[in-house]
Amino acid sequence: MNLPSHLTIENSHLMIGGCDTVQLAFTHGTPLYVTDEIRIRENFRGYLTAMSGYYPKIRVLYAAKANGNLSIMKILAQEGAGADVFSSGELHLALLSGMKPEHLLFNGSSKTEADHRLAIEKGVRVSLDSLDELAQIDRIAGEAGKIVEVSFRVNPALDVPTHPKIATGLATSKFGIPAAEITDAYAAALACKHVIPVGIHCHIGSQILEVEPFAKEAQVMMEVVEELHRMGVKFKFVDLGGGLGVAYDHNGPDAPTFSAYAGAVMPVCTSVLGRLGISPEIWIEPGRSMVCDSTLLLTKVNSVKKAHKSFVNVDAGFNLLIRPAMYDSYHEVLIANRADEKPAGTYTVTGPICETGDILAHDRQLPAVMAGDLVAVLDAGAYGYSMASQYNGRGRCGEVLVKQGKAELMRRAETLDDLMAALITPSWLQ
Ligand SMILES: Cc1ncc(COP(=O)(O)O)c(C=O)c1O
Ligand SMILES: N[C@@H](CCCC[NH3+])C(=O)O
Repeated sequence: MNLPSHLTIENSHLMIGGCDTVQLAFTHGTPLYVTDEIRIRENFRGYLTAMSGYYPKIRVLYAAKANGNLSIMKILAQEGAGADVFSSGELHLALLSGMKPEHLLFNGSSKTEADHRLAIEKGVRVSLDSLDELAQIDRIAGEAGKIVEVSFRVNPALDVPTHPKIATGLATSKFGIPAAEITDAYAAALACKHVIPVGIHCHIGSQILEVEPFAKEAQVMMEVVEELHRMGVKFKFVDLGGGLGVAYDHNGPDAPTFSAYAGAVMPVCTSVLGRLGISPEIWIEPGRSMVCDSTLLLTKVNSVKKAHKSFVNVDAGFNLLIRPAMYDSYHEVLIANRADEKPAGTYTVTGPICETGDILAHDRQLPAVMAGDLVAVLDAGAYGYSMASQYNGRGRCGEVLVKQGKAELMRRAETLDDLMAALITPSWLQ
């Protein structure tokens, strides 16, 4: 199996960022998410360098939904990233991490008045998804005596090669305003007293492993930009949305490189912007490709059972990593304490949740697995912890950050008290 450079094998143990996973599991307990800081920095710089080769005004806005740990946000803030935030909670995290308000975009198709108020109060631009949102934010900005800079999210009606649940730019998707109606939306915004349209936003979907759909998206956006420019919109940013997919199968083809992405989208943008004589910032909002490969989920084998199949019952399930259950997605698994042993059988790795679908990995070739072994689930950094729940009365696990042989907690595991913390007993039950 091909391993990225931050994952190595020493004395049969899987290492991450120079730290022994077996030692990490012993020190911090399992289940445990472990993230390599250097890898995140490399991914960020990969995008920035590749895109800056074509155009000077590039900004990478990390999609906070992929992994909203404050330490990860801080790493990216240090690198100069902004963020795509999709809730007041994510906005709060991004500001707390040190990201500048002008480097954030508040996205969402169903934002509340409180969301809009917070964005206005903090000086954060907002991507609008309907004319109702426009009317609402104009009113709220007026009440606050402020002017708010906005974009609209355009729906490009593009079918993209990914799981249907995460394709977001289909004509039938709930997101965005159809390209054919976008000029009306901007005309309405130009007529507002407390709103200035300064950008445009689009996002076609996640886990896309080809660059052509992104080039098509850029094409649609540039056609819209040209039309809106002629209507009088003064663009400060063009936001191309999320980034590349990730090659979860380490024996399969690689994902496109950051250079391939930049090579596909940037010439489409620069040729039109150059012709129009305008130079807005170009933004992207990658989530998965920034953090996915930085992180392992370590989980202990509670028992092995030979039944219809050989089941490896581990202590992490879809409460901590829902992607396999939700999207039938594939993650590599390794026996971290015997990482260089040859496969000896076929195993299905199952979690502790009371649901048949709680399977992390189906029918994998692994060394002879025993109770007490440590399983590492690879590429768990994106939409892993951020989609975790307390289902079945299980607190979410801890998260450790590693950097060149150092390891420290960046989130502790939840306790039974945490599970009870928000509960209130109505008076008649006390
Ligand atoms: C609006 C928006 N921007 C950015 C992203 C990040 O996408 P990805 O993780 O595929 O880079 C998403 C998630 O799909 C999104 O909904
Ligand atoms: N949660 C999805 C990605 C959704 C991205 C948000 N629009 C996944 O794990 O693949």
